[in-house]
Amino acid sequence: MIINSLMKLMSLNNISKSFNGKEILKNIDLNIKQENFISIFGPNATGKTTLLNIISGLLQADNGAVVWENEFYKNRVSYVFQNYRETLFPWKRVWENISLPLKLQNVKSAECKDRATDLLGKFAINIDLEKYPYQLSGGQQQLVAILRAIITDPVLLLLDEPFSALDFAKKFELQQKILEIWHEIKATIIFVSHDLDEAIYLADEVVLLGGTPTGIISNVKVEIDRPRTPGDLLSKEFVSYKRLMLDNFLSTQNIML
Ligand SMILES: Nc1ncnc2c1ncn2[C@@H]1O[C@H](COP(=O)(O)OP(=O)(O)OP(=O)(O)O)[C@@H](O)[C@H]1O
Repeated sequence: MIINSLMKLMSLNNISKSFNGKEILKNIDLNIKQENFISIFGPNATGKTTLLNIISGLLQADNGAVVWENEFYKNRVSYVFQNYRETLFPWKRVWENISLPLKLQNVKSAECKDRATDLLGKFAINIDLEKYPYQLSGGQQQLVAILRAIITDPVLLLLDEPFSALDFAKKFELQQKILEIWHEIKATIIFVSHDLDEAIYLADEVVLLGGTPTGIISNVKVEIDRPRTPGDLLSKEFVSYKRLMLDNFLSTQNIML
């Protein structure tokens, strides 16, 4: 089954952004649908994080507009930054880190702890809630950052290269977990990745960024059935998506497959 809501969440209309006189993003147009999983793939320094910063409202575009279908959605965005380790509070326990957004809404500590416990239970995540971040593995820290982002029921979850520092097995485990979380929370996910297999495997749509300044090279809908399993990585269908995207990408570098 392909989960693919037709309802629009937001759009990027002709977004451009420069830093110190150098144009990084140029004329980015993108329609984002509700409950879609969108991967953004592109080389280093193409402006992927800049794009997430603009979508989240942390950064203003120089030109163009971020248009939300409903103003209410704008305040329901959660963002897991690339440097997730630095965003966990070392002096707070796991449950306090996960429930921090609730604490900031003046939810009482006992309820914060209950909600964090429920969230771990719901996704069968085995992390000791009483531990501090430094006592966790990288993968566990990343999960804590993701759980903190979803505890407020976002409509849009921005994930900036969340698994890039993990080994193959852990990365694979967390990819399955993020699909499970996405399926359950029914939010839109925009997922930045440097890994083309990962970008295709997870997504309904892969947005390929490239060029100087950066534009959208292609926007490919991935219609591989869900739920997806590791075997999909070897399927003819998967390989043909990969070939198409590699072709698109390498043609911008004047390299032929
Ligand atoms: N606040 C800023 N001030 C000046 N330059 C910036 C700023 N933010 C980003 N840049 C520059 O814009 C370019 C794009 O940066 P960005 O972090 O968005 O790229 P990226 O595609 O996410 O990179 P990576 O894949 O390495 O994470 C880089 O050259 C970066 O140095």
